[in-house]
Amino acid sequence: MSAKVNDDLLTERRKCEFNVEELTNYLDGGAQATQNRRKLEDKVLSTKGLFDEVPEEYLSHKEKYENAVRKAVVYYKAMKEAEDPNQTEQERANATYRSLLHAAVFKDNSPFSLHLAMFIPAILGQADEEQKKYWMKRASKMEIIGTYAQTELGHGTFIRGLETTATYDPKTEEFVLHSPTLTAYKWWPGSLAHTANYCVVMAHLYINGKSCGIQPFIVQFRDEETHQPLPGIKLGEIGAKLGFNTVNNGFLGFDQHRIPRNRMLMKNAQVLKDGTFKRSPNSKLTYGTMVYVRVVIVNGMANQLARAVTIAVRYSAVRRQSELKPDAGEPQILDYVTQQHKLFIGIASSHAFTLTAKWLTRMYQKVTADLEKGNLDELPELHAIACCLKAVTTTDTSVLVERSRTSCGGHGYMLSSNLPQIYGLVTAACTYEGENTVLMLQTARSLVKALEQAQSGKRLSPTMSYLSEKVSSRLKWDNSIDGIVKGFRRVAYGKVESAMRSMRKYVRSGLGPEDAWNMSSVQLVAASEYTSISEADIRQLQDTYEDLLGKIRPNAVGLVDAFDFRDQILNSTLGAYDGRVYERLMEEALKSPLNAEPVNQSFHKYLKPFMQGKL
Ligand SMILES: CCCCC/C=C\C/C=C\C/C=C\C/C=C\C/C=C\CCCCC(=O)SCCNC(=O)CCNC(=O)[C@H](O)C(C)(C)COP(=O)(O)OP(=O)(O)OC[C@H]1O[C@@H](n2cnc3c(N)ncnc32)[C@H](O)[C@@H]1OP(=O)(O)O
Ligand SMILES: Cc1cc2nc3c(=O)[nH]c(=O)nc-3n(C[C@H](O)[C@H](O)[C@H](O)COP(=O)(O)OP(=O)(O)OC[C@H]3O[C@@H](n4cnc5c(N)ncnc54)[C@H](O)[C@@H]3O)c2cc1C
Repeated sequence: MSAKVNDDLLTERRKCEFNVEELTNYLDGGAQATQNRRKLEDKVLSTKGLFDEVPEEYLSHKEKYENAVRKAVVYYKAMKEAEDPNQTEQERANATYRSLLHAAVFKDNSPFSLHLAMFIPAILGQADEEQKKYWMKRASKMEIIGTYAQTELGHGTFIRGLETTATYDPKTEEFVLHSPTLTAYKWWPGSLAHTANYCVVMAHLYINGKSCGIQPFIVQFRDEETHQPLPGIKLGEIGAKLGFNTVNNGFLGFDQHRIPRNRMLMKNAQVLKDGTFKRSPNSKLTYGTMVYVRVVIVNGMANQLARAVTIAVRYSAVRRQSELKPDAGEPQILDYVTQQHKLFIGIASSHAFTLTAKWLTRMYQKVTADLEKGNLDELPELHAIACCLKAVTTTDTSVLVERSRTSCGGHGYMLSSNLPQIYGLVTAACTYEGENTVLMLQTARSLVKALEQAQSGKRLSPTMSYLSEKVSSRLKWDNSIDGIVKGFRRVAYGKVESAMRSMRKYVRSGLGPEDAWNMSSVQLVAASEYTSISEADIRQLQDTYEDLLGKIRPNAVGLVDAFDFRDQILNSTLGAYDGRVYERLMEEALKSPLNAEPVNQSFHKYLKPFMQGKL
């Protein structure tokens, strides 16, 4: 018999003014997609051995990793077996696009993440046809496990500064990989420490003493039978982190490690047997894997944010606290407008990020198809947009997930709420795949170029067209959606123009262009990430906003129910569908090993002698 649902949640669900299932179907891309997703989740989550007897919070660092590898093997097999052969690739992608299935199994991410998220995409994007055929067969069947090794102890952002060298030896038709310094050690790649046995290494290619830029190499670093590190390879784990503690991030040093010529991934640039270097049509095509992951991250943020606000909104409907009116009893904390302000923006932002992710994915697919035909025209715009959206969605999601956590009071600070772990996952994305400030400056670089083109009368791409709108500074806008968008475009234009004016002022004062850029970089980041509007309209918008909060209030639980996260995926004492928060908090607390005995051994060993003055 299923547990009784909390009365307040029952009331909330009765109050909801729209069809929740309809919204779920819309988010999934149709009723069939919802059915496919639920069927996949049912199948996979019914697999034995996927869940932890002891909550992983109570395991050691080493036990957490070993347990995660155990689950990763079971999970990957279950996902493979659950695949419906009659489904198209697109239907399969839709079924997983919104599913956070892996989150039901890994609170802190999987040791296989990088194999799926970067190693396979790097092969698909950087290998020539023959290489792709061979390596995709092995990688997709998990005969090998890979990662993406680009960042070094001394360099993450500045890829052109990477120190790992790959020197071509025409006599043996091999590359010699070497880490000349400690700072050249690859440092951070997920799965690198003890899980993977191959990686795509980004290294500085030298032929006959001449630099040929950063190129991708597929490198085996552990024996496939014994898993021992190969000769000339130094390996290890980088240590405990804020989150991602089951991703097995590691370090790797090369000592004159030789690999065959065909291990350089040669889709874009090639090295012939005699050492002839055939340059890529665009050196930045080597950075293509990162563009892909930045696009994926936007959708990932939408889903993780939806998970956090589901937990916080359901908890806020169950939690009663304080006194809103004398003698009226303790209200649901969701009735405090401050609580609505904290949480409803998160619901809206998740939907906005989902729609943005869909748009960006379509743009990525179009540009990638163009690249296959040799048309690189829209690559710079894709790069600029992907940088901006990855940075904005990860920053906003981190802020909104943390706000979801703090809106749940002390219980939000419990690991059993899962909000701290979700924060650990999303805040990492502000750093990985391009640190956010650096990416915003990449976007700013494109905006400044676009404004210069607009001022010289050139046509701009659709996403930059607001820079060529000759709008008067006295533009009045009303509070219609169109009016607000017009206002934002006007202010965004002003931010770019102001940053550019600032740079020109510094150059006129005698600074070089690089110093002028650096001095204006705070404005440049602002031009890329946010806009604000004038005082007069704030008051009017504020009234509209507070009115909107009231309209959303009766539908808040319905809106998060529509994300359709099952309890195993939420993995939270505060967010379960039945709202039995207090019972779940106690159930989880009793799982602490410290509760196995009423008096802990430290009393007899330390406390008692201490309190009796004997220590
Ligand atoms: C699969 C399960 C995953 C589960 C995850 C669970 C939870 C997470 C929750 C949500 C996330 C969801 C999914 C996330 C998926 C995976 C996450 C898992 C693991 C984490 C993986 C992280 C891996 C990494 O971090 S890999 C390393 C990433 N490193 C970087 O990004 C480095 C950043 N630096 C750079 O990109 C460059 O150095 C630079 C800053 C761009 C500068 O480069 P530089 O050469 O110096 O260029 P310059 O500034 O001089 O500009 C020159 C010119 O080039 C153009 N340019 C630059 N880059 C590009 C590009 N990429 N494409 C096209 N063009 C580019 C630039 O615009 C300039 O052009 P122009 O001269 O102005 O014309
Ligand atoms: C959880 C996690 C997982 C990761 N997984 C991988 C992986 O699998 N594979 C991999 O290769 N890497 C991985 N990374 C590494 C990640 O890609 C780098 O940390 C990231 O690129 C930032 O580089 P960095 O750490 O060297 O920081 P730095 O580049 O040293 O940045 C430090 C500070 O300097 C500032 N800064 C740097 N350059 C500029 C500039 N030009 N203008 C203005 N400010 C600047 C930055 O804004 C930042 O504030 C991972 C990182 C994390 C946190």
